[in-house]
Amino acid sequence: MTGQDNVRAHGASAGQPCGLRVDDATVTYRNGHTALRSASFEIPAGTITALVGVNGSGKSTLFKAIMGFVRLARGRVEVLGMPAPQALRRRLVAYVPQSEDVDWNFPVLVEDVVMMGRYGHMNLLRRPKAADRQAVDTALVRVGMNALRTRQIGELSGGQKKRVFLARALAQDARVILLDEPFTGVDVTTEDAIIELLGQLRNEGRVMLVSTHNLGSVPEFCDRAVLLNRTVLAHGPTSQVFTRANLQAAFGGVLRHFMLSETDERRAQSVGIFSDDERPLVFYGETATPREPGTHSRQQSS
Ligand SMILES: Nc1ncnc2c1ncn2[C@@H]1O[C@H](COP(=O)(O)OP(=O)(O)OP(=O)(O)O)[C@@H](O)[C@H]1O
Repeated sequence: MTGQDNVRAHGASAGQPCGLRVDDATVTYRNGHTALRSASFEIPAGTITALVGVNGSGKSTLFKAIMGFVRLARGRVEVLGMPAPQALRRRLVAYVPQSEDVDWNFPVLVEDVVMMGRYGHMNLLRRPKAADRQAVDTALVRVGMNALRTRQIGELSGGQKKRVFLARALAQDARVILLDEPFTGVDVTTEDAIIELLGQLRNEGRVMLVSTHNLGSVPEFCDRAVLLNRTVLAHGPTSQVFTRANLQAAFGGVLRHFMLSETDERRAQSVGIFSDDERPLVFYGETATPREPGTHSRQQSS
């Protein structure tokens, strides 16, 4: 292996193995619409990365391409240094879908949904062993859903359903977890619980790619960000990607952007508030400011 190959296999960041590498990914749907064109980025393991962009910018398409649900017309995806299909066969990747993508009328218990995460660890008869039951128990406790384990999945609230799907990913012991808008329709307490859990998973060396419209939460819990608009506009550490110029390029007229005059002389600079639907992002000068711990500032819909 050459020095360059070594960097490719183990990621660009010194000391951190490459978690996910998307190279020149292009997806064209059957109706001829190219939802993603030449998208390229890479993220190291042990990180949480935000995937941010307007409605229709290709976030779900990117997830589906990584999962092999839609075909790449061009390009490739590598997971943990191996081609994505190999990583998928080894059940190293889990997808936590948007609520709308799931048929909630399907009669299945919460604990059965989480057990589905164990299928790849079982033989063809799919008879759970003690280790499988243990993994399900642990996952349900970690997401705070153990008390509701014998409920029908369709009887849960939106936030509870999301936690069940996250538990399924944990039971699977996925090293790479793709979360499609995990905070939509979720109260702030649940959002904080999910963020706390994602932090623990990062410390275990896993890779999380999280699509979200909560711009204000991104600097708070995401190490990195990928800005998408049918291709990758910017990617890298959040502090470098979340600039006014990049956000304006990604969101254009869609983003609500307010400039406030600052009366406090200590902050005699412009204050900008960027909002894409949910929790707003506040800029003092050119710096995005994470929310202070314990404070919540969800924007009311206008
Ligand atoms: N099965 C499909 N066939 C044709 N076009 C599709 C299909 N699925 C998505 N698209 C189109 O591809 C584009 C990207 O859709 P995608 O769902 O990836 O966007 P998104 O960024 O996840 O949006 P949102 O923020 O609304 O969830 C959109 O223009 C959408 O209409």
